[in-house]
Amino acid sequence: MHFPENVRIVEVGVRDGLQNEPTPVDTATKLALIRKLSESGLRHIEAASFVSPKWVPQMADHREIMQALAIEGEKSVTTYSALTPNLKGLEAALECGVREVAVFGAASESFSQRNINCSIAESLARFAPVMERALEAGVRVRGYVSCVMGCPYEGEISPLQVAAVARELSDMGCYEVSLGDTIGTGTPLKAKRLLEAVTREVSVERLAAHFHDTYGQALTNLYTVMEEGIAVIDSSVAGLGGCPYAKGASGNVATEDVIYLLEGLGIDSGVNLAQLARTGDWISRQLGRANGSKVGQALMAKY
Ligand SMILES: CC(C)(COP(=O)([O-])OP(=O)([O-])OC[C@H]1O[C@@H](n2cnc3c(N)ncnc32)[C@H](O)[C@@H]1OP(=O)([O-])[O-])[C@@H](O)C(=O)NCCC(=O)NCCSC(=O)C[C@@](C)(O)CC(=O)[O-]
Repeated sequence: MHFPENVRIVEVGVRDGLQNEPTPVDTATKLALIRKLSESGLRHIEAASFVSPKWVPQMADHREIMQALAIEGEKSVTTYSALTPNLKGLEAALECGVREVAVFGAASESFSQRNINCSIAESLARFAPVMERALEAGVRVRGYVSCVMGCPYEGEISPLQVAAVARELSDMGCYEVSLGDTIGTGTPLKAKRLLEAVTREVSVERLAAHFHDTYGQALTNLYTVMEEGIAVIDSSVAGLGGCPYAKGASGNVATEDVIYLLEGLGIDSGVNLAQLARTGDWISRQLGRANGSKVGQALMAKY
């Protein structure tokens, strides 16, 4: 077994998590959460989404969030990134001083239509000028591919289709492509086959795993892909979230659960698990929802 020595966590709870909360979460609570996550040692936090507030009202305060974080400027040890689906979103994000953005595509035509109102080909054509403008402004761009192990509308998705979209994003200039198991239907065998196909097009060092835990398989799938060389994991504190365009999808794998797994494997992530567990407990209370992290629940029962 060959696991990576270090794993970088991309904390997506504030964006992927909160975008799906039924009740509005105020900007001050989001900023307090972001600070606590950063203090626990997380060094990459996806903090906002410059999408249409009509489509995703929970992300309507993207400007306030990113402006508040930009005040930290170059001194910040934490990267705060934001989703930008088009040039309009990117320009707004640049005005707020972002240093990193992400474009998000899908391996499923139906999901692409429901999520961003265009086909896969149209989305890639839209991302090209976003990429060009971002790189010109010295801003790094990450890419997402949704539905890599299943689609809520089409069911099975071919790993070859995922590989083709990942390759396009990578060739366009994304420094990293994150593979989203949007509805959490992946299993270890599917994850292995997925990576076999995708790594023929994009090297494993430039891939990240973004697994939702709807079917309780996310940790097992992460273990499998780490064996194949994946060293970047997207996760969500307290397992917050879901996707507004994937009915029934539960949150991302909980960051606390991932850190516990990594510690058990002797892999360094730089995150203080006890502090993170307190943050997961805090935000769950703020939202009046159950803590979606098993590790978080277990640790908080002891504290
Ligand atoms: C992409 C659009 C905007 C296209 O939406 P559209 O309707 O096709 O766009 P449009 O260009 O025709 O514009 C329509 C309206 O939206 C406005 N608009 C246009 N662009 C923006 C923008 N950037 N920011 C703010 N407003 C914008 C624009 O100004 C206009 O406003 P109106 O004239 O009607 O008042 C829309 O479909 C959208 O916002 N979708 C949101 C999708 C989303 O946020 N999904 C969740 C995130 S993806 C995800 O969770 C998956 C991931 C990444 O986590 C990985 C995984 O788990 O799989």
